Amino acid sequence: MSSIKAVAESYQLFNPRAYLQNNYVPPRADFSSEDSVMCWKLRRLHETCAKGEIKGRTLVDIGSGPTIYQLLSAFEHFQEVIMTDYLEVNRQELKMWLSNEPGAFDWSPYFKHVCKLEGKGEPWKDKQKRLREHVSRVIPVDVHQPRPLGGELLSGSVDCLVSSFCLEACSPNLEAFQKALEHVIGLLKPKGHFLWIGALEESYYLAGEARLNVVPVTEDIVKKALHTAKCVVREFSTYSMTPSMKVGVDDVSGIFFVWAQKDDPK
Ligand SMILES: Nc1ncnc2c1ncn2[C@@H]1O[C@@H](CSCCNC[C@@H]2Cc3ccc([N+](=O)[O-])cc3CN2)[C@@H](O)[C@H]1O
Repeated sequence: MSSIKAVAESYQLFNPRAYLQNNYVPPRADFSSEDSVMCWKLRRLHETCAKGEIKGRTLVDIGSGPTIYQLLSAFEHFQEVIMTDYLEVNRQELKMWLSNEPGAFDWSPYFKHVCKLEGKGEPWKDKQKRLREHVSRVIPVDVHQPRPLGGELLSGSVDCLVSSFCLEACSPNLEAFQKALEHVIGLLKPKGHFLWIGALEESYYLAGEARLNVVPVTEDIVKKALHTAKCVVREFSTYSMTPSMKVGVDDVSGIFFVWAQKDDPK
């Protein structure tokens, strides 16, 4: 029975570069094919944020990993974006990109694709510059702590949370997964928004030398977890991995996308 401590130890071998190569270059990030899982994720985020309901002062990305794609639509509607990850190596990877250092991962195909989705003819470099200006902090997070960001932010002070592929990938079992979700939701204001992307029925994934265990979750488990965490689901959609998306780096069978709002106890 793996514990939270065992999960933390397994992450010491996590290699951000290998992880990026496994998931964020073709075929999983193939912008020439509308069926690619990345096109689906970016379209879901674009269409949900384009409705105009998700806006406010502070957006926090929980478990950013070494990636920024998850913010490309949502960040425009907030004054401040805070990125977070458990591992220093991932926070370093993010800071490299944010300060445009040589050797940082090239997210330009993602900016080009989202600018195309937005259809405003905006030069992608303008959007890239704006995202870099919006991200105020890259800080540690531990979703297994009742206050995942420590003292960095007051509980109940965040307008919107984004989280992609984090909770299921660092929880040893469903009880820890549920608690982690409730810790994260505790950061949100009442009626605050939660944009959540995750893996369905995944039990492991590879990131270089690291082989990380994942707690397999289904659509029903995710919906029940949100209800228990006192969130109202506004949108729930799923993507089934096509054979070309199964590249041997994990056993994920599908992806879920959720737009949820935290209940207002009043
Ligand atoms: N205690 C903790 N609190 C918060 N974050 C923590 C904690 N421990 C580790 N972390 C943090 O959580 C991690 C987040 S990356 C997790 C990756 N999830 C699995 C991977 C993702 C993926 C991506 C794309 C596609 N696709 O088809 O396109 C499929 C899949 C399925 N496999 C990592 O950043 C770690 O640093």
